[in-house]
Amino acid sequence: MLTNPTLNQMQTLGLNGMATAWRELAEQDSAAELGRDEWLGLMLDREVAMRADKRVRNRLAAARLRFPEACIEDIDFAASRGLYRRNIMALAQGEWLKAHENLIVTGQTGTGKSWLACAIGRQAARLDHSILYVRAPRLFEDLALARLDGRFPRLIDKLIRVQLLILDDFGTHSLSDQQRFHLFEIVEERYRRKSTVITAQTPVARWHDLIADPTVADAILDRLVHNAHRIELQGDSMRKQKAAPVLTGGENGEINHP
Ligand SMILES: Nc1ncnc2c1ncn2[C@@H]1O[C@H](COP(=O)(O)OP(=O)(O)OP(=O)(O)O)[C@@H](O)[C@H]1O
Repeated sequence: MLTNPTLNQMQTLGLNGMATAWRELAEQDSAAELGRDEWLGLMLDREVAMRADKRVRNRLAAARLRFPEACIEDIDFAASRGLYRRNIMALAQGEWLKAHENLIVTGQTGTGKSWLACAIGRQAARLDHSILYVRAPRLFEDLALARLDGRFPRLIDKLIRVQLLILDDFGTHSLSDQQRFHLFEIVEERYRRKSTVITAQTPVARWHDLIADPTVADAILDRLVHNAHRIELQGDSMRKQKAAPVLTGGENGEINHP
């Protein structure tokens, strides 16, 4: 039988899951019938589960999602205007993340692009991927500032290294020379190594014009769009129907696989 000093040692070693499981087992009469291997197995199971939970919590805290409460279980497919459960569940499996593919979510204002991107980000965290959510206009400002105050290498490194980058509200304005350069830098470094989710009101067909310089636009879009799954949300703004929040949309009811 494990003694209190043993319990203390488990806690000292950070084996809190094992310690919790041991305490619970010790209080159950039926646990006395279990063998040593079973006790140890149950304690290890709890340790593994607690560590996995903690890792997801840490990943979500680092992600800084705009809608931290968003999750794929809350997508209302019944009232959908074309977003299919099958397609979202396929994304939820995470194969696209392992294949370092991208996801582009477009649609008019308020159709739920950011919310959906956050729900997908949360799912990626559950699958043990690191996530970072950034709004594109803010990111470009940060990068410009970081160039001046010496933070640039660290910031760009963070953007390149994270396993899933969510670039929200892309395409609100045409890109300047510097913004084009920064975007290319990020996209080039992440290409085939990491996944990116991009949300935009502007349809993909107009991104070339937004990036402005045709050669750089070709280079960026080649890396960003051609290996991207796509969702086009349709319908009225969710902000208008706050009383009945429902996720809407879908391009011809399907996600276009690359
Ligand atoms: N499935 C959902 N469940 C609950 N609330 C939602 C859902 N989708 C969107 N919303 C709510 O609708 C509002 C608009 O959503 P969101 O910001 O994601 O839209 P958007 O398409 O990104 O808009 P914009 O292009 O203007 O940034 C938010 O307040 C969000 O909380």
